[in-house]
Amino acid sequence: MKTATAETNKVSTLPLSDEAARVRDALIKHGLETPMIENGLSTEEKYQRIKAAFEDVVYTLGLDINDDSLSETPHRIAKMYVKEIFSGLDYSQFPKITVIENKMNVDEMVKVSDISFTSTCEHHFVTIDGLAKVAYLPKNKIIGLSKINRIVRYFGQRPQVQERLTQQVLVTLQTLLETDNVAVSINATHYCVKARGVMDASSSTQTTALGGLFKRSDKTRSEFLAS
Ligand SMILES: Nc1nc2c(ncn2[C@@H]2O[C@H](COP(=O)(O)OP(=O)(O)OP(=O)(O)O)[C@@H](O)[C@H]2O)c(=O)[nH]1
Ligand SMILES: [Zn+2]
Repeated sequence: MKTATAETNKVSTLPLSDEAARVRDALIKHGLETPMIENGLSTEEKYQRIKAAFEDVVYTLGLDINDDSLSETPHRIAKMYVKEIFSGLDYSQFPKITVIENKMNVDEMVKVSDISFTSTCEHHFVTIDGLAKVAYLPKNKIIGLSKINRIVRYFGQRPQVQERLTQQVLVTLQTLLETDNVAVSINATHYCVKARGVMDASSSTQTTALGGLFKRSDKTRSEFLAS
């Protein structure tokens, strides 16, 4: 069975950026932080504990851990949790943000649609598959477009409920852009609804978080929600 190397599990080596620290503080202030505890475990320790736990799951299900297809599954899951699908629990992984001064005085809506992302439902630890739409009315700052997609994906890389994910993206952009005038809408399929439980293959869930003028002005809200 594969054992961890310093290389495979190197995740939390970057110092926290100023943006990441400001976003974390804003989420805490708004009561929107993911419920996390500081357990003092290093990335390597997290990997080792998750791997050991999944060896137990494989054994408990009565599967043969020595089979060549299964033997590395605990390693794969531990690596996937720590480095991939839950890497957004680590603020050192917050994307590098490029914000520029709004010297061109853009004051019309900037809207990014069809941002594809996946996340993981925190109730069942199965996939959420969604599209996000994000808009803002520029004030003093303009953000690099791809950074909006990266922010959605960063918060997707956590155990989530869709409502919190939507709000986290809203407050993050409000913090970075220094304006309340931000809107976020997410449409997603939850595999805990589709592939188990109620087994509904066609329903999807829409959540919306509106700030500033997007909430107060019918016209601005309609322009955002229109397409
Ligand atoms: N509001 C909200 N609920 C979610 C989200 N993801 C999953 N859920 C729901 O969380 C609920 C958990 O309900 P429980 O009754 O504790 O769990 P369960 O017995 O597995 O429920 P079923 O899914 O109905 O089989 C379910 O209704 C899920 O559909 C989400 O992002 N937002
Ligand atoms: Zn679920």
